[in-house]
Amino acid sequence: MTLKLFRNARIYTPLDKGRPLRGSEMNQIYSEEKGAILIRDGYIESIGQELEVLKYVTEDALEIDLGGRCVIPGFVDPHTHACFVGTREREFILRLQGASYLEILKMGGGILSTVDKVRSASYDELYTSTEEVVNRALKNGTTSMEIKSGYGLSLDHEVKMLEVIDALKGKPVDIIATFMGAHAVPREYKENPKAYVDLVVEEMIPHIAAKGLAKYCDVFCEESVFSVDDARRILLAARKCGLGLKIHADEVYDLGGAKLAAELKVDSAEHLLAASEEGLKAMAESGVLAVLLPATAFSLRKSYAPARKMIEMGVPVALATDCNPGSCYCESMEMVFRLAILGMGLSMEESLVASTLNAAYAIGMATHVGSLERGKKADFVVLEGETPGIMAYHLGWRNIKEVYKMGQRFSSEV
Ligand SMILES: N=CN[C@@H](CCC(=O)O)C(=O)O
Ligand SMILES: [Zn+2]
Repeated sequence: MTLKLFRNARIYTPLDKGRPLRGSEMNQIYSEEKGAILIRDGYIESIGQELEVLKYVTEDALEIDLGGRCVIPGFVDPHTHACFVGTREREFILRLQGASYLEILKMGGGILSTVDKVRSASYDELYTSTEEVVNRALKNGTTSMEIKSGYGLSLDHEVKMLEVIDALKGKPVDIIATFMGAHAVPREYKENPKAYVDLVVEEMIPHIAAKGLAKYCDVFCEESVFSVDDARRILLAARKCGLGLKIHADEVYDLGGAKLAAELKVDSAEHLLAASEEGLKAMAESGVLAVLLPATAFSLRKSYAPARKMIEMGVPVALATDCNPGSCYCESMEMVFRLAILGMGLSMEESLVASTLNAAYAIGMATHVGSLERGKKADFVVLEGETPGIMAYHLGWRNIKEVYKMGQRFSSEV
């Protein structure tokens, strides 16, 4: 049994209401100028004003003085494609020269070039490469994350990806796996994409759900990738097999992905850069969470998703990196937090809620993580500053001083 007392901390955390925060609730966070956190066996036993917390210390505890630094919940990154090998730096240069993301995919590059690399990688190679990405995320303050498959695009290679993701769970980052066989149509089905949808629906989803290899199913609903009808079919099949639902919706074109998300009451809809007002209204009405990916918009040099409008409409908003080797090579939730403020116009409080508690709701983890409250995991980040605002204010700098997972320190100044 270990008892740890962190003293002299400036605490900033959302408070959990048992559901994602929305509207003006996203602006309300708890803060304590001279706070403390008492941790027993990795879980928070007491948190709040130091003098109050000290009353609960009735036995020997290891004391750590945080020197007045700011403490926030560990970041939760609810949308990543972190299981991959190789980068696509050349493709990035092509995009700078004017080629579009979807054109590159249509020509057999983009996602499909990572598919080639993942298919020819052994399990061990894929494991090592994914572990490196996860460790970089941890160094950058992410203590829980989601990882999608979707670079295998055949039953065997999708299973290989999901087994790698499974093997990395809890080492020490908490990981949620999402099956994304419908990430792109593989080359061998180029002439018959419907047959690939059949394969996803009839073979892949039942197999992966039966093996317990994924909690969610996701689909890239986009012009020249998967249509709204394909996406509906895939997601309904996944729901039938007990999987939660996610959708890459209206990233480049407004196909009606947001509307489909509302119709199916999915667990979250992602991207939404081009979503229509009508689609967003439908999402607000059905309470669908939006997972916004500002580092992707930044990296693709596109306009950000209309986050302010969404919050005003009552759509609960979460943030994620979208970490992948194509549209957004970024493991840093600090960067995402910063872009949400400086690019999308969120307040410091909204950005914190979106990157911790609402992000935890997006992947069904909020009972354990996402806020610093009694009974939750002691996953937190110590910042080199007095408020979370330091991460948007001090540019080009990692303001993350220390990262704690279940009360244990995993990374110091690097
Ligand atoms: N848009 C589709 N999928 C990823 C990109 C994956 C890739 O380019 O490798 C995304 O969410 O941005
Ligand atoms: Zn994505």
